[in-house]
Amino acid sequence: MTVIQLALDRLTKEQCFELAEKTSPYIDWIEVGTGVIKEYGVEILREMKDRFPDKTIVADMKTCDAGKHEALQAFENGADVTTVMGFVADATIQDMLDVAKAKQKQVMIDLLGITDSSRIEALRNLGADLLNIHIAIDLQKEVSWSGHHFKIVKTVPDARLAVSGGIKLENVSFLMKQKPAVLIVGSAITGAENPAAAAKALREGVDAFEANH
Ligand SMILES: O=C([C@H](O)CO)[C@H](O)[C@H](O)COP(=O)(O)O
Repeated sequence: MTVIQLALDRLTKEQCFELAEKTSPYIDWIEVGTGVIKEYGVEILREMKDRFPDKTIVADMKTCDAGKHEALQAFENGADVTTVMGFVADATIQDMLDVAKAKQKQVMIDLLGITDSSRIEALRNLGADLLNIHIAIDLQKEVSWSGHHFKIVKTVPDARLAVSGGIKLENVSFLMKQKPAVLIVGSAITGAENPAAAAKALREGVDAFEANH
């Protein structure tokens, strides 16, 4: 079953809570975006977990170094999942995976900038199992989803995939065919005139695909 992760980016704290509240019936995981964490500090993770104890809270830390410290910062402040960039030193990723294992939490590896499947295999060998295929927000005007994005993960069929970047109702069906564990959606919900209706439509799209395949 694919979970929908609501990505809260470039928003005030008040907007984050309001959007999470409105869309809560239709989403499974709540991501506190990198910029939001930078603006308000990791304490916002705790506030989000306290307000939504039944949701999986994702801290989009996008860690590049000091893996142990940043994983602890995220997990000890209420996050269930934290993110690390896949191109960083193996030691950083290993430290984060170790902390996550000890605390029974998860690490999502952000594959931004990775084009080589040998790096994906190396990540898998480190023990990474949740890999996020990601189209950067700054590239979304020129790049759209295609089968090309999934080629690098072909050699790790047992990994769980997350997909993110410009996901909207129109490309849900194509992305669902790639069997993602996590569908990460930000602007298509948070920037919609009616965020609850947008989240509901996405949920229905995911559910309908699953019912028919
Ligand atoms: O990770 C993200 C991006 O790097 C900005 O921080 C977003 O959460 C992700 O791209 C999902 O957002 P949308 O592209 O707006 O759906």
